[in-house]
Parts: sequence; structure tokens; C-alpha cells
Amino acid sequence: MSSTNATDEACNTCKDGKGSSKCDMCPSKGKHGDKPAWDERIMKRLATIKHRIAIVSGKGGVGKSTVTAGLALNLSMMGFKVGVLDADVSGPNMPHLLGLEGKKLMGSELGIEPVQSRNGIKVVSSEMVLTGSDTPMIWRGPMRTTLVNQFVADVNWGDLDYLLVDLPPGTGDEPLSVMQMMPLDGIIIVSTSSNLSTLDVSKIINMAKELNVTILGVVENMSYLQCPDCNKKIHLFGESKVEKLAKKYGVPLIGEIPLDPQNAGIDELPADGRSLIVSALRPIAEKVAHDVEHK
Ligand SMILES: Nc1ncnc2c1ncn2[C@@H]1O[C@H](COP(=O)(O)OP(=O)(O)OP(=O)(O)O)[C@@H](O)[C@H]1O
Repeated sequence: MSSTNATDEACNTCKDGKGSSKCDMCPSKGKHGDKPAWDERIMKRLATIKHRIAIVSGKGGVGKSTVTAGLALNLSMMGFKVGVLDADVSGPNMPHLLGLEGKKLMGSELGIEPVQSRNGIKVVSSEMVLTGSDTPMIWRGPMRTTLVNQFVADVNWGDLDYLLVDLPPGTGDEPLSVMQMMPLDGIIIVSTSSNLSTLDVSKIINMAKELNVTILGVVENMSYLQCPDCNKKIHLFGESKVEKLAKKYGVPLIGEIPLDPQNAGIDELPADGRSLIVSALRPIAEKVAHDVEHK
């Protein structure tokens, strides 16, 4: 860090010039260019977390948060210590999916304390700092990125086997920042089989390849509907385009999640066999755990 010429230097956290209005909220306030200190804090926190996996999607609404919550529940039921970082700052859903609506983050001398779900999953989400669940987070990209970094650097995650990071859709600021800042075991890409969703997945695949981030696999969500009478699988989007795409880019398709009609209107994902989604995610959680433990 250059302490002599800080005024001319752009902030490494918010990428903005010193003196911008964002500076007041920036964890790097007063130490512009102090990237090593920031990185050191992040690395110290990550040292107690065995595996870090980000869940990404090309498009919004494909079920990325649902898959993240379902994976967290399965890993937790498999006996692992699990944390979930809801990095979808503008559209945080994790508190609802894990039954933590209305819960707020508190501080302790060890840092920001995550909130624990009834299954013992440690969760941190921007919704836990807002006044209400209908309050919008009207923040520009660099500030959202700063908050995500802070959720890594300043949260007392403690010992975890898995930290799952639910990223906002696309290839914007937060996915880029997390993929660069956090040593990841890999990413899991969630897509439906629609043309547009798969088109955007190819961008994510290329981004991960460019950043040398391992792709643990692609999950096709809302892949089929199981007929309640004859059990036949009805593929609503026709032949799987996700499978074709996975083959084209040489990445594994690690599972297909059915469309669950019971899920409509459900906030909290039930952590048992009542949820088709959670049950369908069990073999995927087992495969991911096997792959990262044996890599
Ligand atoms: N397999 C499924 N069957 C039925 N409904 C589903 C399924 N997966 C997700 N959903 C529903 O689809 C909607 C979108 O899911 P979710 O919020 O997980 O998507 P997302 O990709 O995280 O969206 P965004 O990133 O835009 O917030 C939710 O209402 C969720 O309950």
C-alpha cells in the first residue's frame, strides 16, 4: 500500500476515488489502497472453512436460491457443518427458504454473528440488515460487492465443512468479485432447459474458465414434471438443452430437479421427504461432497 499518495489512488474495495459518497460506508475507509489488510482478514476467516462452493446462474428465477437452500439442507442432514452466504444482495431469499424471516444479524467481539436455522445452518443475508423484508436494497454494484466482501471478512463463521455462496444471476460485479476474492472448490451452475437460460449459462461457463474456477457441475432445475398417476416424466421444455450444453463445454450435468407443484407458495423449504426438490438434491449433494472431499 502506498500511504503517501492515497488521494490519487482508487480504493481497492469500492474501486472508486477517495472522497466519493460511498467512502463513508466502506470498510476500507481511511486506508485506501490497503488491499493486503482486507485480503488478510478474508483469508483468516476462510481458514476455518474446509470447502467453499458458489451457486450461480445465467438468468434470474431459474431456482438458484432454492437449489442452494436444498443443498445446504442435504449437506446438513449428511452431518456436515454448513453455512450459507446470501450474496444476492438486491434479491435476498435465503432467510425465507431456511425459515429465518425477520431475523437480524448481531455483532459480538468475534465479529458479525450469523443466524442459525433450525437445522443448524449458519446464514448471513443482506435481508438481515434491512428494516423489513419489503425494503429494497438500492445500492450500486461496488457497494454490493463491498457488503459481500464484508460478509466474508467480518462474519464469525467459525468451523464449517461447507460454505455455500448464493450469487446473484449473471456475470456482474458480485459473481466476479467472489470468484476472484474467494478460493473456491468450485461453482455449481443452475439452469432450466429454456433457450435463453442455457444461452446465459455458456457465458458463466466461459467466465469460470477464464478465471480458472472449477465447474463442479450443472444442475437442470424444473427439468420435468412427474405424472402423479403413471409416474411418467414429462419434459416440459422438450429435449434437455442443458445436457447438450454441458456436453459441448465438457462440464458434468450432475442432476435434474423436477418441477414440484407443492412448492408453489411455500416459503420455507421442508427439510424432509415431503419436498421433491430437497429429495432430488440428495444425490447431487452426495456427488458434490464426494468430489470436493476427494479432489
Ligand atoms: N423445482 C422447482 N419446482 C417448483 N418451483 C420451483 C422450483 N425451483 C424453484 N422454484 C420456484 O421458482 C421461483 C424462483 O426460484 P428461486 O428464487 O430459487 O430462483 P433464483 O434463480 O434464485 O432467482 P433470482 O436469482 O432471480 O432471485 C421461486 O418461487 C421458487 O419457489
